[in-house]
Amino acid sequence: MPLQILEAKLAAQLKALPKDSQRQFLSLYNKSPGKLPFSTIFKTNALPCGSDSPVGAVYPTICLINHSCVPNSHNNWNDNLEHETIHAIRPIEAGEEITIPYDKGGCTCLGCSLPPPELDDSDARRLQIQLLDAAIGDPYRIMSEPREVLRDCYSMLQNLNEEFGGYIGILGARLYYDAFQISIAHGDQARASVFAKRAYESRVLCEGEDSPEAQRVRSLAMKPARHMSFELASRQWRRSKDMVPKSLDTESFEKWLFKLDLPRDLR
Ligand SMILES: C[S@@+](CC[C@H](N)C(=O)[O-])C[C@H]1O[C@@H](n2cnc3c(N)ncnc32)[C@H](O)[C@@H]1O
Repeated sequence: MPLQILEAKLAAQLKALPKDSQRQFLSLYNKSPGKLPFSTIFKTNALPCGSDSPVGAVYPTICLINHSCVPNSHNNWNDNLEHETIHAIRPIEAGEEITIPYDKGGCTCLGCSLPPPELDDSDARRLQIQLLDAAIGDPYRIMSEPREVLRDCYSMLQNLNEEFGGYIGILGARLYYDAFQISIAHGDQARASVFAKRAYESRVLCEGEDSPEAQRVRSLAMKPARHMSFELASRQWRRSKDMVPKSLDTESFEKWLFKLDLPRDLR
């Protein structure tokens, strides 16, 4: 929308608000002050109401939160509550700044202010994460080489853990959901159920128990075969939900889960 039109719309909406709400809006940071103050305040602060939504909203407190490439919190539009939520995704010290991710980097945040060798390592990991993400989302590979895609999921998880100090956040939730989809498309309800449970736990951390997506993934963890792509690609990994091995140590369980170098009877 052209800024002039946005300016006029915002002016009309602001006029209808109580005086203290108008003052709150006008006190928000404006990174491009000039002749169109309402629209530039809006552009500096608005968060989308949902990931693909063309609608944005501003908030008196959430809009005070700065960006970080290594954030300690997560923001999410909750469609049921019809509100933006903020959840801590790692322990936050008293007095420590709350941060969420919304910029592209090249700023003054913790991640961008690392010394050069560490910054190079971080950049390389982020590139690797991007490449793996694209490779994991390739539907042709999911059909024809699912084992390799599951291996990519494992590599992505290692990169996320390293980059975010073990707090894999929403990227972790998405990754576990990808692994769920690969498993269920080939009929493996056991792995699918474990992956969906992990996706649920990561979602709850980022978005809260009342997140609609967290609840959706929770029900898939209980009944994975209800997913629309159950056995859509093949039945070659066919396994019922109760066939999760019970006596493996952590390392062997991860190897089983991601199908890494396993003896044939455990695959
Ligand atoms: C929603 S406001 C954040 C709150 C604002 N910093 C304030 O003082 O109220 C977004 C703007 O804050 C600034 N900002 C946010 N995170 C930043 C960071 N990590 N380093 C530098 N500026 C940042 C940028 O100008 C950005 O467009």
